[in-house]
Amino acid sequence: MSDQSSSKIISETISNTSNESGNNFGFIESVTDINNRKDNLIKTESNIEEETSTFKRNDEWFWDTNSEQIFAQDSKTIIAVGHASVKSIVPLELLRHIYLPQKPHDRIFDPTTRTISYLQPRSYLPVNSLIQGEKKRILVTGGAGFVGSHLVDRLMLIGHEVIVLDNFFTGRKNNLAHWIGHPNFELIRHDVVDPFLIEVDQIYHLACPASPPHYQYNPIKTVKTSVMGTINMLGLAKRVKARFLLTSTSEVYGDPEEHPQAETYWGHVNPIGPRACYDEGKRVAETLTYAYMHQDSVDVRVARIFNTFGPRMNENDGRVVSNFIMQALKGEELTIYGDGLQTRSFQYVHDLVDGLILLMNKDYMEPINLGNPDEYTIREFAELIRNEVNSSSKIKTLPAPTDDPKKRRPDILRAEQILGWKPRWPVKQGIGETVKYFKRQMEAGLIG
Ligand SMILES: O=c1ccn([C@@H]2O[C@H](COP(=O)(O)OP(=O)(O)O[C@H]3OC[C@@H](O)[C@H](O)[C@H]3O)[C@@H](O)[C@H]2O)c(=O)[nH]1
Repeated sequence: MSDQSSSKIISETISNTSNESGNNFGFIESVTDINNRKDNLIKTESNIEEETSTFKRNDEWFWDTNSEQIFAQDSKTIIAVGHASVKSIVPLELLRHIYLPQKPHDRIFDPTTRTISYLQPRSYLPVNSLIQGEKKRILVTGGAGFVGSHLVDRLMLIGHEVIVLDNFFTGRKNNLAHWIGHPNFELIRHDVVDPFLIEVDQIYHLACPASPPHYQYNPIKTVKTSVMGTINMLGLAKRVKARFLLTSTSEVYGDPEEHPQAETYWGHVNPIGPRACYDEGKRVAETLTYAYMHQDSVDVRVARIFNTFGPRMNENDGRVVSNFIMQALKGEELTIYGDGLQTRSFQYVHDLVDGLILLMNKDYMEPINLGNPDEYTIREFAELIRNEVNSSSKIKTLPAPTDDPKKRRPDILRAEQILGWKPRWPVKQGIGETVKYFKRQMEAGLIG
């Protein structure tokens, strides 16, 4: 996303208050500005029911009541994420300040010695002050991972108390460094395969490696994580009467014979193939979730997540988005597996987080697909990435992985009808933001 006038004020405030040594003195002033802006956005949204016109407009932004979207003046640039019904609206600049800083807030990288000096955090982003009853204790398993850390950011900003469990196999402490020490936040190194007891109101159960090379690296461990991890978390939910949300996957549909895939489709999975540890693991996780619901009245939610991308993806993750972006940035060949005619539909991470929070707070127990139906062949997708990175990288063809699904696109009617959710981020805009993220990570010496 290009720098827009609407967000410039905030960006400038932020960059002006960071001094040369990279520490964050004066940061409080800038975030107060951001918070005021957030209040304005939320206030405007609650007033909007009384408005007869479709758009609420001021000098910097306007609110489109039809799409429930807040845009910049150009009517296209997204400047806020979230939904009023669950109080999750946050100005995009606030989130970008965390994952896309001009300079990292908490460290100085010295390119000569290639050392990093970590700074003592002095202040945190402002979180809402929720009244008793509104403020929940929320457990996020896998909260240090790519999706988990974005979810944690949003839950923290909403004002909840958040406890993260992560074994750091694919998760990273750095993804959450900006919350460590905050009174509402706790980070615990723990593997969900082992039982864990805590008093909480809600559990978002994300813990599991999600990229094919990672989950196939140790397939027995992947099955253990899905099965024993889910039993442990459902057992906890039962014991403390917490609401439990399972992050399942589009991989439960396998190599689908139905297209697009609706939640009613039972799937087409090879139970003994290399992907089975993840696909069947998640299918059993769903089975367990509904067994605990029927047998023990656990209050459950199931999200089936389709291909998702965004900042904080692991650069070596092995999935197509991070592979292509990193290859294009380094001028290396883009690796297409197979003929490249297989399709995927890619959603930007902020949309997914919106969907997860809406689902957790809705009274609906059947599985719900969360994905962007915008479908690309992998070859088309390689082209899109090359254009976005402005790269002249060539394409290299490698053998197709066993059981690689030939097509995938979510049917999201249920999410639209039940949650009032649909993706807001065009794929190109999300890719632009992700490319920026990887570039900044490279410049900061954090990835090579
Ligand atoms: O470098 C690459 C990487 C991947 N690919 C292809 O791109 C497509 C997408 O591959 P990815 O590894 O990104 O993701 P997959 O769709 O195979 O699996 C994903 O599905 C949904 C999620 O639950 C998980 O994140 C993940 O398992 C596949 O067809 C793959 O073969 C390439 O052509 N080149």
